[in-house]
Amino acid sequence: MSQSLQFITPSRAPYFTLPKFPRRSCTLFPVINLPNTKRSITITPSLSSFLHATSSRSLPSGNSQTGAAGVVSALSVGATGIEVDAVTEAELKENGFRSTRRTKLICTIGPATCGFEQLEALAVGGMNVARINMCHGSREWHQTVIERVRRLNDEKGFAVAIMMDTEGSEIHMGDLGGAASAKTEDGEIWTFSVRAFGTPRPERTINVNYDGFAEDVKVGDELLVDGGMVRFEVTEKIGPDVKCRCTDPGLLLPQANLTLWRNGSLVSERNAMLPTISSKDWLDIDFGIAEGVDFIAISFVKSAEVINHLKSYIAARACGSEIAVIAKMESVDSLKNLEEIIQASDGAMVARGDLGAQIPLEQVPSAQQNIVQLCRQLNKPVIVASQLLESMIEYPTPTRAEVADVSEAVRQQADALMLSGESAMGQYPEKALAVLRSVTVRIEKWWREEKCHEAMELPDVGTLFADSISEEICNSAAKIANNLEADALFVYTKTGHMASLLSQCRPDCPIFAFTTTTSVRRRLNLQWGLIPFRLSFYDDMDANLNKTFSLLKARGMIKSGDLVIAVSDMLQSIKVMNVP
Ligand SMILES: Nc1ncnc2c1ncn2[C@@H]1O[C@H](COP(=O)(O)OP(=O)(O)OP(=O)(O)O)[C@@H](O)[C@H]1O
Ligand SMILES: CC(=O)C(=O)O
Ligand SMILES: [K+]
Ligand SMILES: [Mg+2]
Repeated sequence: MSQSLQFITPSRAPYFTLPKFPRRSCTLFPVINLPNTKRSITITPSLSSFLHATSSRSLPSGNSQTGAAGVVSALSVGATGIEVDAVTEAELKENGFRSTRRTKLICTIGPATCGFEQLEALAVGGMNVARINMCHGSREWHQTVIERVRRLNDEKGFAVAIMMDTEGSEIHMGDLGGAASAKTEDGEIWTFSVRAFGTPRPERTINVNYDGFAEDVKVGDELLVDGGMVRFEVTEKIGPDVKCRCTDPGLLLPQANLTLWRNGSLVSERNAMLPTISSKDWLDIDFGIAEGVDFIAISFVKSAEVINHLKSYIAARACGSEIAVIAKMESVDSLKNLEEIIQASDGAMVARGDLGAQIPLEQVPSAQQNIVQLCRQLNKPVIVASQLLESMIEYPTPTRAEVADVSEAVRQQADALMLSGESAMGQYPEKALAVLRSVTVRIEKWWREEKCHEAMELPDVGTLFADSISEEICNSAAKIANNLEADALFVYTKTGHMASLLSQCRPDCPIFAFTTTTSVRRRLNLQWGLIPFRLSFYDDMDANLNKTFSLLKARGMIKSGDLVIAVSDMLQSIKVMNVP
């Protein structure tokens, strides 16, 4: 009960293109329910000619690969044979394939969520990636968090990945002498200075981390704290002290970013002089490499050069373990060099907090849409971050506008959404995650229903022959899955590349990604629609499928008759089959 397409490419095979499938239609691939409830596929002329065109390149053994059955990868995957986290398993059993969440969720870990039980609650609540922000807390503090997440993964079977976010070398305030925040009132005069104030900190004083601050500012400049959450006007300079009058009152938080505006535009000359990765950042990066984090997010990226530099640094230092580099788009320069930066990176983040301080706020939504679209085109995972549920730092329910903002990011099919203050220091971190999860699942379902009669938009295939084969296979597999209303796509992938190509197609069904290493499994946790499993492989596709089916059936995660489309990066083939 299976059909397979194989792409055998002898060294000098002529390039072939797959026929473009016509728009989705119920009659193209009729699905007939047989008495035994299994489904069979009637091959239409277009599919059969497609099969014919490709089967002429098949091995004589036809559609069953006579590979080295029995050759198992050296990795052992524990007594159960397959690793998947308890939450995904429960979700699959309870709601079936269709309602699994496709958009991934990232939580910034801070004082509100750093305990083991709190981290576990977030993992149970759907956290795919834990972010630690090196702007705040000591390395020891972060190390403890990493250790706890690891323990959670080991003991409870989660695959929560860790993202380390660098501080970057923009100017920011110092801490507030131990206070969690400081309130400013309209018209108050505050002093910003490079002086390190002792404790207790004199009233209305703020330390600034940048030595040239007093030289750079001019009377009349506007000083924005945290992207405009609080605003001041510079009124007087006295030596190293800069006196400012509060024009938009609010709450100052430790280490908050500072930006200067003059005559309506950002003063950015100074930023251009600063390195993207500061000396402190390099030490943090060494720490991240030593700790084996999965992602390093680089703040205030200006060009592709710094990403390339960091990637070769990691390659030389990380001894084979791969760390993905995420470029944070949060400056004017990052928008100018968008395409080259994304191309050089392993993913991008729309860091709307600082971005909104560097470009007019009303330009943030279109920048977000551009970045998300470009990342999708270039097949790089993209994260939408900051203020998604900002009011939930203080209140147990989000505003309608926040729910609409989350919905928009889900509708744009960003790979992941990120909580910042909501989970780091808010009063309702678990509730914020629950809101993110329920809104996400609801909007995804609605959007699938809305789009179900539209033609599937598939990614362009690259110009490199070697790459284009996998891309064509994944495009076809995704299209077949949508047309046949398959229950799931299965992908067997050692590096994760083929899984990301399927994710890029944003198919209607979830993608079960089987991989041999825990690190790839964790990294895939950032990508849209992927449910990553760890499994040891045979070289033989049928053996892998049979093994997977029996393991997943035994755990109640799939059942006989489910329609599965399977691809693999070891064999260039697509298999269409019902679970026996
Ligand atoms: N490790 C930590 N220790 C203490 N407070 C933290 C920590 N991580 C985050 N926070 C608090 O949560 C807030 C929001 O976190 P977030 O990571 O968004 O930081 P941010 O200061 O806005 O910087 P960024 O632009 O890098 O996001 C911070 O301003 C800080 O008050
Ligand atoms: C996430 C982040 O760095 C920002 O929004 O500025
Ligand atoms: K940061
Ligand atoms: Mg930022």
